[in-house]
Amino acid sequence: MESMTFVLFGATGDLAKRKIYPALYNLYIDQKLPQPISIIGLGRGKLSHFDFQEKVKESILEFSRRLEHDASQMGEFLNAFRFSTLDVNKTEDYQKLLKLVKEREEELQMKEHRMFYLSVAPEFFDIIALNIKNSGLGETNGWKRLIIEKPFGHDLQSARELNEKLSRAFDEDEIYRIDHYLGKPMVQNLEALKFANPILQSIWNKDHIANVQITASETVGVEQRAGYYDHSGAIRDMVQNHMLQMLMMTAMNLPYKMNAAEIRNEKRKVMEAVRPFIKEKVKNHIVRGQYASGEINGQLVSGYKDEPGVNPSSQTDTFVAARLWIDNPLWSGVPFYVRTGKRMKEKSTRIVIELKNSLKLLYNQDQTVKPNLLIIDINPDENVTLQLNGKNPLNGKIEPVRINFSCEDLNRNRLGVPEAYERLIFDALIGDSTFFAHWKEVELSWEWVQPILNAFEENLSPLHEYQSGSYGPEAADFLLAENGFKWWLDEKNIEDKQIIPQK
Ligand SMILES: NC(=O)C1=CN([C@@H]2O[C@H](COP(=O)(O)OP(=O)(O)OC[C@H]3O[C@@H](n4cnc5c(N)ncnc54)[C@H](OP(=O)(O)O)[C@@H]3O)[C@@H](O)[C@H]2O)C=CC1
Ligand SMILES: O=C1O[C@H](COP(=O)(O)O)[C@@H](O)[C@H](O)[C@H]1O
Repeated sequence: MESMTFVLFGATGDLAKRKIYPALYNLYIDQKLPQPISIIGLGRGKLSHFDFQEKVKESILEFSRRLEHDASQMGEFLNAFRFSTLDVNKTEDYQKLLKLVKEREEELQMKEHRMFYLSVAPEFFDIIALNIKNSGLGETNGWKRLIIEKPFGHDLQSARELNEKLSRAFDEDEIYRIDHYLGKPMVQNLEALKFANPILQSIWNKDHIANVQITASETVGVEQRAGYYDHSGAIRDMVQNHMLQMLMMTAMNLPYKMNAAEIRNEKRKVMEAVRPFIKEKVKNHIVRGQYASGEINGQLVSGYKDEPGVNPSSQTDTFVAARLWIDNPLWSGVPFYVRTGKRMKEKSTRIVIELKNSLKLLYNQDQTVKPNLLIIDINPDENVTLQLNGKNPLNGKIEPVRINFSCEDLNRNRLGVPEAYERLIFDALIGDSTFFAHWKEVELSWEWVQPILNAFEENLSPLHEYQSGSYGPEAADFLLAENGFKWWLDEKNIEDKQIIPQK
């Protein structure tokens, strides 16, 4: 791997502390960090290089999954770090930064390969990109890359404006837009699951699949992030990015070649085929909700409007369920349901694929035979489970049997499995953009979401209250019931929890 300078804007922030430093350290331990590497952290305060290195060390000791904190290795790792004071608006600070970058490149005899990671508030993304260009930091005799955090825009127009500004300083193939769901092992595994298994590949279409359900439920509430969340809601925070990315990964066709360009091309085609809504029709296909008080894991929790920092008359959505149609030859007529919410019954990210039963009339006259389900648990469990039917020898009845062919070996050895940020940072270091969001995917996602934002803003869609600790408002159940379906694996719908692990 090529040596490089890694410039981190927002080096004193929460994300850097909890995710980025531990990820860099884990990569270092796994010998996946280039050597030498120059890492330069930025923030407005005055920190000596030593003080900064101590902060990095503290965050690793607190958040790294690796147990190896061998003093000599840690020392060598920390030695790569330097700090430079920088206010994003002060052009002279970029000149100081450039000087330090060059000094280190000379000292370490490195080519001018420069990675810029923007772990700062989104309102700074454009000004930083502009200053990277104007200061000369972006003029290199090697490559330059930009890693950018979410959110990418607040709506379609602001996303387009941001992209236009970024593109003045960076080409599309130099921009790595992070969506941490794309770094999750089971999301990355979807591709292999579908395309490396002919048995699944042959059923992955409208002829065999009745519906697809993608859920990301959380038990946490808004936490300390009301300032951001109350202007964002679940639709911007989760649906526009993570949920639609999971939809694209699930529904994309077999790419012509397994490379970043082809995979992203197939994902783009999915989004192009998703049927758009006009805002007046949003209420027929989208359910929005907001959590009221309730109980989670035996603890009483307050409703969203009573959370610190939330406007007491807030109409912000903390839950969204949507029914989408993908109008292409592979999926026409198959509803895709996505659902996400805070303060729900369980923390779980899961894709459930319900199969059609063409022999229903022969075997299912009394409607008791359950459909085959393919259940892909993404987080916190990482499992693949197939629900089939078999005849119970005791009573002769057809009953569901679940076969779990999970990633047990991976789970048993969690220490060895890289986390999302580790995978994504590594991919950016080696220039692999497969699991980053391309601008076209982001733009198409905003295009689909925009009428929903408009409908919410104009109150054209009811805001349903749901009890904390539930599976969301009942209206989300009706969305499926209209098509003769139900959310699988919600507690009220589980009739058979038997899991047979494959040894
Ligand atoms: N935290 C998380 O879990 C997640 C965060 N994100 C995204 O990551 C980004 C960073 O989030 P997070 O770390 O939580 O934010 P924090 O508020 O914790 O940190 C913000 C950082 O920006 C720096 N900063 C603020 N103002 C300026 C300025 N004028 N000039 C230079 N630096 C400045 C701060 O440094 P200082 O005060 O020292 O100047 C600090 O290092 C955001 O885009 C967020 O949406 C995405 C997913 C999860
Ligand atoms: O991006 C975000 O994701 C988290 C959920 O991530 P997960 O990996 O724990 O599933 C969510 O809590 C947060 O609101 C959102 O900004």
